[in-house]
This record gives sequence, structure tokens and C-alpha cells, in this order.
Amino acid sequence: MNTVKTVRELRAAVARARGEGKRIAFVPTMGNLHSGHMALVTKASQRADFVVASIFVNPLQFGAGEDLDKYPRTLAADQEKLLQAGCHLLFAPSVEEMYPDGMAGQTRVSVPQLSEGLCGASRPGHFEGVATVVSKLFNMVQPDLAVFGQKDFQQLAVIRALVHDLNMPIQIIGEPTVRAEDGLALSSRNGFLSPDQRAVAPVVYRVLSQIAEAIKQGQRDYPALIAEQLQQLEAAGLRPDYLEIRHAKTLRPAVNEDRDLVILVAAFLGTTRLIDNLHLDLDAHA
Ligand SMILES: Nc1ncnc2c1ncn2[C@@H]1O[C@H](COP(=O)(O)OP(=O)(O)OP(=O)(O)O)[C@@H](O)[C@H]1O
Ligand SMILES: CC(C)(CO)[C@@H](O)C(=O)[O-]
Ligand code: BAL
Repeated sequence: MNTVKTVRELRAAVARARGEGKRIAFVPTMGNLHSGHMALVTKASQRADFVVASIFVNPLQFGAGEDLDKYPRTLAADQEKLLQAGCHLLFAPSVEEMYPDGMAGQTRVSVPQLSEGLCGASRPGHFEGVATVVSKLFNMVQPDLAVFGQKDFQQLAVIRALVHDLNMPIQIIGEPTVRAEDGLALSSRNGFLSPDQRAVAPVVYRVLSQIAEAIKQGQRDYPALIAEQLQQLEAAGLRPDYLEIRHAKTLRPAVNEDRDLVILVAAFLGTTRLIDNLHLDLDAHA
């Protein structure tokens, strides 16, 4: 596996693969790779002949006071994992390579509606930063397909809309969330948790599962369900940011008639913000 740091080298390597008639898959990440990322690379290698991954901690998607500076950067270990998972090319650019003219005057891509609410409400500008960097990366790599995790459910919806609305000929694949045995969704930010915090963190997925189970049993008083489970989070020592039941495609608040639901949560454990979600298609369980 080759690692390149410039757009010029990236384009040359991808052009060589294209010249050999290869189908190109792309997996964008922020590094500090775990088994969740590896599932994306494995899916990419099943669907394409040449897998490109990127590692870039994108300052444009972090708000003031967020964890940009302390976000874990572990390039050597990440390279080893990507190699094992069947990645062919790693693009690991610097901030200057991605934003050579600085970020203030950078053209932005914004996806209205889907970017509002949920993580968009508590992280203003976050999805504009994501949509902008993903658009740039897509234009640099020009893949046939790209793989993203369902763990970042709203991000996946934003990216699907972006590709559709801007007529990008890229197939977007969403991969199921990889979890620890106790249910906690794998995330680079889990590394910030103390052992005590890590022990209580699975409550996040338990809360989602309990809501899903109640809905499957016919419970339709969503405000009551949410209030009850918010208490569970607080009792476990978390500070909920949001816990919501939404329509899985549009992300608008769910009404009782909706069958395709997603339950989404964000909660702080100390200073670490954990997110998770559970997709519940009632017709699939009928
Ligand atoms: N547990 C997981 N299962 C499947 N995909 C995942 C998982 N965690 C992250 N991903 C996906 O990996 C890609 C890169 O995400 P990122 O590098 O931000 O990892 P992360 O572990 O989610 O880190 P963070 O702590 O920043 O949320 C995204 O498409 C994301 O949805
Ligand atoms: C898609 C992404 C790599 C864009 O910076 C990031 O938001 C992430 O890791 O999910
Ligand atoms: N995994 C989403 C990227 C972020 O939290 O900034």
C-alpha cells in the first residue's frame, strides 16, 4: 500500500489504476482506525478493484472549543491496519494541501434541511464542513463508489443528498455500525473515556434498544418513551444532547404512522460526546 500526501500524487496513482481498467472505491476517515473503519475498507474491496482511503482531520468541521487539537493522530498504526484490510492507496494530506488558500475564503457546500437539527443543531457549521471536505475529496479521487458508516447516520443522509443534488456519479454505500461486545458503537472518541466511563458507556445503546423494543411492542407515545430513556441516560451520569425518533429517510420528527424509523442519540460522558443510532423498519419486523 502506497501513502501519498499531495493531490498531484493522488491523481497520478488513481489515473494509473483507472488506466488498468480498475473500479475505484473510496473510504474517507479521520484516522485512529478501528474495526468499524476496517469493515468499510473490507466492503470497499469487495465492491471494487482499487481501494483508496483518506485520513484527514478536517478543521472545517470542528467548532470552537471542540476536540480538533486533541483528536488522536496515529498514522503509522493506521497504515498497518489499512494494509491488512486490503487498502491499495492512502491519501493523508496536510491542512495546507487541502486548503492551500486558507479556510476563510474556501467555497462551501451546504445541504439544507438534513443538516439542520440533531448534530447540526449542537455543532453549527459541522455538516457544511463535512459536505465541503467530502466534495473536495470526491473531486480529487473521483471514485466509482464510496463507503460510509451508518454510525454517523445524519452524515450519511447529508452525503447521499449531496451526491444526488450535485449530480456526482458516485454510488454511496452505508455500512452497519460495528459494536463492542457490550453494544457500545466503536468510535475513535471512545479512547477519551476513563475505565469508569467506558463501563457505563453501553447505556447509550441500551437506551436505543429499549426504545426500539417498546415501539416494536406497539408503544406509540414517543414523548413519554423519550422522557423515560433520557432519565436512564442521566441516571447513568451522562448529559444527553439529544434523543429523538425520526423518519429514517427524511430525518423529520416521526409521527405515529411512520414505519421506517431511526432513533438517534448524542450524549456527553464527561467531555466526550458519544453518538449512536438504531434503524427500525417496522415493515421489516411485521
Ligand atoms: N463503529 C463503526 N462502525 C461502522 N462505521 C464506522 C464506525 N465508526 C465510524 N465509522 C465510519 O468511519 C468513517 C470515518 O469516521 P471517523 O474517522 O470519524 O471515525 P469515528 O470512530 O466515528 O470517529 P469519531 O470519534 O470522530 O466519531 C465514517 O464513515 C464513520 O461513519
Ligand atoms: C466523512 C469524514 C471523513 C469527513 O471529514 C468525517 O466526517 C468522518 O470521519 O466521518
Ligand atoms: N465521525 C464524524 C466526524 C466528526 O465527529 O467530526
